[in-house]
Amino acid sequence: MDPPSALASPSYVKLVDTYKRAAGTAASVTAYAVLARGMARELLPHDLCALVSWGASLVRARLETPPAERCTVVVRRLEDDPSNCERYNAFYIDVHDYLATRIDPRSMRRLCLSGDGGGARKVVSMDHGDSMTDLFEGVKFTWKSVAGEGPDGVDSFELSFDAEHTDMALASYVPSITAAVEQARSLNCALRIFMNEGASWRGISHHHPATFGTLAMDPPTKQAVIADIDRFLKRKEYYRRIGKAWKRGYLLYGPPGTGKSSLVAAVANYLRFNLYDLDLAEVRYNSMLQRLLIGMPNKSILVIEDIDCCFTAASREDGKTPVTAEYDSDDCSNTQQNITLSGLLNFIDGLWSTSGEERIIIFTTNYKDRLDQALLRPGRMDMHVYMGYCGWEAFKTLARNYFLVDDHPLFQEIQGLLAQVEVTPAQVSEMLLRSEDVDVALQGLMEFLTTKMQGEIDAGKA
Ligand SMILES: Nc1ncnc2c1ncn2[C@@H]1O[C@H](COP(=O)(O)OP(=O)(O)OP(=O)(O)O)[C@@H](O)[C@H]1O
Repeated sequence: MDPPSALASPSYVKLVDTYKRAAGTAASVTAYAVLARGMARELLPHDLCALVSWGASLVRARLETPPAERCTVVVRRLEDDPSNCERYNAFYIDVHDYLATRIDPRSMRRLCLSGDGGGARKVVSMDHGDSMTDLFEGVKFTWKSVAGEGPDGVDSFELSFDAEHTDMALASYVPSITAAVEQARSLNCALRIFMNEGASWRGISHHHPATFGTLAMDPPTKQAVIADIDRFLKRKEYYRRIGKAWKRGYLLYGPPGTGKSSLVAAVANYLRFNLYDLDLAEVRYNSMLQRLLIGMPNKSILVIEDIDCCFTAASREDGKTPVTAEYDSDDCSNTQQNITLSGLLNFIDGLWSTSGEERIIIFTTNYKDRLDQALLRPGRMDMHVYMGYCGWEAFKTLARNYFLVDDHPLFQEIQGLLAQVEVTPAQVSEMLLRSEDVDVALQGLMEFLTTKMQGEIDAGKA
């Protein structure tokens, strides 16, 4: 509500401002009247009249709009021991960690500083009695840190907001806190790779440096994989609605050394999910397989490499019959097993699907044409990703990774050779690793490609 225009002259501006503030916040008409009397001395009579009626309308508006009702949610600390399920409130810790990421230290009178034991990471938080405001989807949420009273008092955080936002607070804001904290925690903790040992998993740290940035592959395929993963992550509600388990399967296929294992590592690093590398040669019975799969947590990746080598000829043919037989081929080592592909697939699609969520399954193979039809059936593996020979774009990624160069006088010649010769990214990487000098390394690669091309021409002639 603007003041009358006559009061906009510079000599009145300050008065009007004071008046506006007082009238806008006055709790009673009396306060307004006292103020008006004081101001009467300063104004011309007709301006005073205008000011008084404007002020009255401000007070009226104020009195007619009651302050929004507030709602308060209390998050108590309870016990520190997570094993005490009934008394441990994990959400209190979530709130503590979340607020540490939202706090503006300059706006606080007092701050608490704590370390994680290792000394490297310090957490800043509110002291008891202090409060801070967090903005979520345009709504203000106020947090207050409250000390427990007495020797057995329980510390708490109090969350207050306009009552009209209660649904949003409980259905969106509170879950967003847990999600944000979980994501931050997963970024801070080292990834692990688990391998099967009998019917249980043994884990070690996983520090594979591959990322989508370092992966040399056809750019549209890379983008398609990233987009697919991003879409999958966002679709929890969608999967629930259509009644499908929240899992996604990828089949990576292509010649050896084209980066299938590197892509698996890049996916794990991108998602910050632990890897469960299942060696089926170590799994004797379906029951053992089931125990292993059930032992996998949410937000994890199941990997089965060289899936074409994992099943006996007989079990691959009918997809069902459990057999104990030796299977030998040029590319796979002998395996002796009693589990079937259908046992694996049925379990992944059946019980396993309902016992967890947000899981990725990746099968790799060098020979897609040798795979059982049961595995290739539409809907079985959601995305088939071809990892091919090193093309020009993939080479540029490798050159950037190894030498931080985007251009070089030998690039044009190398581009021409790559169009004619089939080399894997692993072979190119190997050549680039041979020297720290970019000129020497690229010259070596060129000679390697030329020799290979000549060899292929000679072989064609023979
Ligand atoms: N696409 C790629 N991008 C970057 N580096 C790659 C790529 N492909 C291979 N390499 C390099 O070659 C090494 C071996 O590749 P990797 O094990 O990922 O290939 P693979 O396709 O899984 O091979 P295999 O089928 O024999 O298991 C990697 O550690 C990496 O250094």
